[in-house]
Amino acid sequence: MQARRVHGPQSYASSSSTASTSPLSGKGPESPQAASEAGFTAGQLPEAVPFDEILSASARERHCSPCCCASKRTAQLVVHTFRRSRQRRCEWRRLDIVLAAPSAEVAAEWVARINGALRQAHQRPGALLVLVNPFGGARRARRTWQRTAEPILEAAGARSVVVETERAGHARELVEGLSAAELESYDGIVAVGGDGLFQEALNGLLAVRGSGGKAGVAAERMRLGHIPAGSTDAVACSLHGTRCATTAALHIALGDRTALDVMRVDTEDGGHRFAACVGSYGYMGDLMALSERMRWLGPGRYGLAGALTLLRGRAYGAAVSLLPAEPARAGARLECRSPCALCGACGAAPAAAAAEFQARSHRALGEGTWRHVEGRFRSVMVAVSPCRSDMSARGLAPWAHLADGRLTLVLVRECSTLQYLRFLTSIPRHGVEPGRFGFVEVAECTAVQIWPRGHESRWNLDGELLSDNRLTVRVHRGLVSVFARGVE
Ligand SMILES: Nc1ncnc2c1ncn2[C@@H]1O[C@H](COP(=O)(O)OP(=O)(O)OP(=O)(O)O)[C@@H](O)[C@H]1O
Repeated sequence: MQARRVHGPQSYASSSSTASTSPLSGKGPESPQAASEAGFTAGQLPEAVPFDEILSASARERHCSPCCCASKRTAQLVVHTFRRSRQRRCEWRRLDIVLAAPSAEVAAEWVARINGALRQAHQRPGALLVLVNPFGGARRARRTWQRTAEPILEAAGARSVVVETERAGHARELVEGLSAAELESYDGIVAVGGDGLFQEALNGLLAVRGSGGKAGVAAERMRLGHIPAGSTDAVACSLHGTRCATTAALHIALGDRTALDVMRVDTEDGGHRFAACVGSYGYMGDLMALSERMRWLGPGRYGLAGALTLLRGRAYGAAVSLLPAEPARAGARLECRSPCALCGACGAAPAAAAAEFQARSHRALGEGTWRHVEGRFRSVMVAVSPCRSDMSARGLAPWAHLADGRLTLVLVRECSTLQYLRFLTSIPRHGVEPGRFGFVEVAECTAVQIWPRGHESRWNLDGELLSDNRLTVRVHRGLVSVFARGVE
């Protein structure tokens, strides 16, 4: 099929063509209904749907409405696609466009043509390993999967092997234990849960890649997806600009691919972990340690733990060494938006990134002039992505990108509780902006070492607490591929 677009009912409304040219008529009784279900009035139906935004097509037969001829059946072609929210383009809703066909044969022919052409789209996933954490967030991951994500992936013809995690660490074990043959049979791994679950899948995948061999090679082409069903879901928000499970599932179903920076965190005890969002010490570490003891409260525990931690007003001594990033190019202070020139330059090249990853993980930290800072801090944060959430649309680090090879280091020096509260309350609207507060320093770097001095807090890495506080963090540009295209 040559056509790259499938026209909506309006385009055909006045058409009386035959099956070989324009076989479908939008005059069917279902068209206005489909329009209103999707939130359009009849006159606002999309005039054209880009072919690569179609999930699939199906045919069906319906009885005519009673006012017409009740015994007569009409054939319909249903185009399964999505629409963008008028308020927020990055938020997508499912849309089924129903077109009346002159006969069941014509509808079936169009279904075969459309689905046949879609099968040629190699970026679309054929099979996925789906990890569901039934205990993450408000315990809605199973429902989110069954009601929202699974029907979308089914509509796109993706086969899913679903595993519910049974304990902390289970997702990582499952991914790490995949054989080369199993890895080859999947096109991606999807975490349905929070950032912690995504981090487990990420660490499992990178452990396989790091081990080399056939499995390591098979793991390199694997994409990761995050369907948000946790407490914060900063990964999904940073990738898509919204914490909407439908949107995340649609990006997976369409086979979107973009590269994602990952930070590697080495601890003094010899262990290491990878993370895709943020590591924080001080306020956020204390908050997480306290909220873990309140898990029975559900996501509401974060608010209570945050207030208590704020009132305690603790600051911690630390020595920080950082390797500054190359100065930003003129005009580079742009928020990461799809298509992003900075992230696009990374080229979503997993093979190249993997080679660099192998080399750098066994090498001393990069060359350059290190800068040293020592003092007492309310908070130290290292972000590798914008870290968006539904509380902070621009993200904690609004100028951070998905794949620009930079870390954003935030040092919040000891200050009064009121000053810290002002800093915290500015984040939802502005994120952490350089120069906004005199007691906050923001620096872009490629590596950072942090050594506590005196009384210690805990490191909170993408929502998980670390057992060792002496860290070295470095960024690996575009290390993994994810089912995303960035924020539209
Ligand atoms: N069946 C399970 N029982 C208990 N814990 C689990 C189970 N499955 C996974 N986990 C652990 O729960 C942790 C938190 O889960 P998850 O990240 O899905 O939700 P969350 O912490 O509520 O959300 P967020 O990370 O977005 O704040 C994961 O790191 C994982 O180790």
